[in-house]
Amino acid sequence: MNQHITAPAEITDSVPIARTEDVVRLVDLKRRFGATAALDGVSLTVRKGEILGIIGRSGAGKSTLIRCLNGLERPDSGEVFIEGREISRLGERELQPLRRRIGMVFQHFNLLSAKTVEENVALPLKIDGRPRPERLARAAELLQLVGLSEKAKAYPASLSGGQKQRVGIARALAARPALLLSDEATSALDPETTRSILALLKDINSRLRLTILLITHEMEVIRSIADRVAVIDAGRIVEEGAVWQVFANPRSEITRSLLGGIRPQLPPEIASRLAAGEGAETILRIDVAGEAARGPLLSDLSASVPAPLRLVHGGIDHVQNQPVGTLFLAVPGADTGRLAQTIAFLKDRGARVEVLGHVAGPV
Ligand SMILES: Nc1ncnc2c1ncn2[C@@H]1O[C@H](COP(=O)(O)OP(=O)(O)OP(=O)(O)O)[C@@H](O)[C@H]1O
Repeated sequence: MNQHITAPAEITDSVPIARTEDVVRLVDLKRRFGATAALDGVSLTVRKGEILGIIGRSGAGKSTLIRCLNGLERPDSGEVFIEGREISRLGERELQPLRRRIGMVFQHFNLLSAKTVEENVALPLKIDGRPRPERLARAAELLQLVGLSEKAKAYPASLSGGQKQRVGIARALAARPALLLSDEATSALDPETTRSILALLKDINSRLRLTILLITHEMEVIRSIADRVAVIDAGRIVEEGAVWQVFANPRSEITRSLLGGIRPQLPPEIASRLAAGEGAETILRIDVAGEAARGPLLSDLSASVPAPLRLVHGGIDHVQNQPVGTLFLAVPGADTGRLAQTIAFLKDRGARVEVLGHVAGPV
């Protein structure tokens, strides 16, 4: 007997399909406050087990996005899926259990000063009505995870900023959330403490395969631990991709400006001497990443273009174990043929090349 097989309904991008590997899925989220579009059509997914960083300047829409995620704000339109469930139109009662699926870590820790460290960590479980022995056992387990077992009976006032944030992270994990939402968690900490908190988040991510959404205005935070980054500006996602690729090739002006401090720049003493037209040397900016940065680029270049090319600044860095670098090269003379040859060679090797200008004498 012939079996009749019905073709599945066509799946298109406009139909939000909640896949189980997506912990969060935002579809065309819009929220206005008067004339301001705080969110202007944001679509985004946070996949299970990844660390996604959302970066934007003040007023870009980050807080509104978080508030839509945990149901504190209703979008004007669009959908918010948490573990496949659309939450943007749910009432308070239905939202409560879903909010517990998101553990929050805050910039200013938000610990209760009258409660001990272990009581703070166990608080989400107390709210959940879990019995005291279970709460204490879970708090002990989490304090060990964040390296603060000996502080269980201490009060927050006796802790350093970094220790307070460790307690904040332990508390956020108490109810075994599907997502850890870190809202500027390191913005109030000094650089060394920031590094140790970021290392802790990365460790928790790999050990527990915990999904993390990092909200920040600092690229250094993204660079340290995120897998993917989404750049938000004026309520829109203007750029999104693997962190090393966005670092290597930022496409939007806002991303370039957010990267400003950590992208290599031409030293001011050379930059101040740059002029248009012709000069003794032409200064090139060369951006290379991935495969292009692995080979013997400079020695191949000098073998191919016979000219005393000089490296004046720059180097190769590593982001997500990928080489990402910027080199500033001086090409001598007004011989445009040699310059064109150099640029063509580098582009052919997958580098991005920009002529920054000329200098009258050697730099
Ligand atoms: N309740 C509100 N009423 C009026 N305007 C608001 C409200 N909430 C946010 N906005 C506006 O929406 C835009 C986005 O604000 P939002 O707080 O989401 O940005 P942000 O990226 O979190 O900024 P910050 O990093 O400074 O907290 C801003 O222009 C802000 O002034």
